[in-house]
Amino acid sequence: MTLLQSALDRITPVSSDLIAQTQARLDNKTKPLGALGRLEEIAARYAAIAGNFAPETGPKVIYTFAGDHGIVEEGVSACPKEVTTQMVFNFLRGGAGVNVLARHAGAEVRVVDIGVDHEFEPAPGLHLCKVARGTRNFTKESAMTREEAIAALEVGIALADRAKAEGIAMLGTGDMGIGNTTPSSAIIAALTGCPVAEVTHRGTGIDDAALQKKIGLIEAGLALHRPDPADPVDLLAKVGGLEIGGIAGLVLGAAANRIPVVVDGFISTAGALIACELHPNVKDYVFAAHASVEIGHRRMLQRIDAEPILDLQLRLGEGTGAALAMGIIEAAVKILKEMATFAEAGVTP
Ligand SMILES: Cc1cc2ncn([C@H]3O[C@H](COP(=O)(O)O)[C@@H](O)[C@H]3O)c2cc1C
Ligand SMILES: O=C(O)c1cccnc1
Repeated sequence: MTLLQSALDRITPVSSDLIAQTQARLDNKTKPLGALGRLEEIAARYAAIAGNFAPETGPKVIYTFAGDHGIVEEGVSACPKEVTTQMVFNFLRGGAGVNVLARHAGAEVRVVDIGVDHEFEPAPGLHLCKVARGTRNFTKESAMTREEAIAALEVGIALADRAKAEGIAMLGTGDMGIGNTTPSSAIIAALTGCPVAEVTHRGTGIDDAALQKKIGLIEAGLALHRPDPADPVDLLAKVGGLEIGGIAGLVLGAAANRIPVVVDGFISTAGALIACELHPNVKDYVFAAHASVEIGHRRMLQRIDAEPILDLQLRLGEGTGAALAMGIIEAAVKILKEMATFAEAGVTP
């Protein structure tokens, strides 16, 4: 059996009984019923995933998957392709946005080269898992073969399996890949059948003319390949990205290993979408970190029934929003673990 199939076979729903039992404990804390708002729902689901009323929230690891995109040669990004490689070195030196925010949150950043057009030397914090040196331009040919798409998914699944063996309590996703808002928009447009213009935005900051061109290129790619929305692997292969496949695999693997996974912004949610389309219970394990500025993000979140934790107008990716949301999730779990009950505090309910 393949790694993908065995991970799919291990995924079960998160127990609604356990969620209700945890909520009953929260209802006994010294506060008006429901007064801690969404922190309560976050804590209840987190505890139910962990199968423990006093769950661990650490160690926390953010996997930032990096890959290049053939479609960049069409001018879909405000930045050159080389930035993907340069940013990998920045991550490894600890200087990128995700490094700063992960340090603040007490999370470790691990970078995964799953598809960068550069040969990296081994380095601490870098996983060398290259499937290909970037995708192909999907306006001309399939971005990946089906085999490459499955290999990318299995990179993420294997990392989640290893994280479980290491005792990692909470996972986060991140992305780095110049051009990757384009495949992310293509994925949500193909899945929902909505107009491409409604889910395509400025990414790194393209102007109006480049945005119109980006929309036309996605429409052309979808018309050429006609990806099957009922076959998420086909969709990933035809118009996706290697890092999006890795993220999808990590999210799937997190669900298979019963680890809560904090999904970052637009690109990460495209990966989470692929995972959720592959198995209906994956979404039980997903915490949506934040609402991205990218206009297609809300539609992605609706598709997986996820409400974003934060809205800070972020549009960076890398795992920056995931790092920040991990702090909120940890705070929610501390309420469950540390806040006094009415009985303990001698407060009249
Ligand atoms: C310096 C720099 C650092 C980044 N970190 C994340 N992104 C983000 O921007 C890119 C997606 O936008 P588009 O589709 O328009 O290329 C991805 O690399 C994403 O991770 C960055 C972009 C830049 C320029
Ligand atoms: O929301 C994101 O993850 C995002 C948006 C724009 C560019 N890069 C990332």
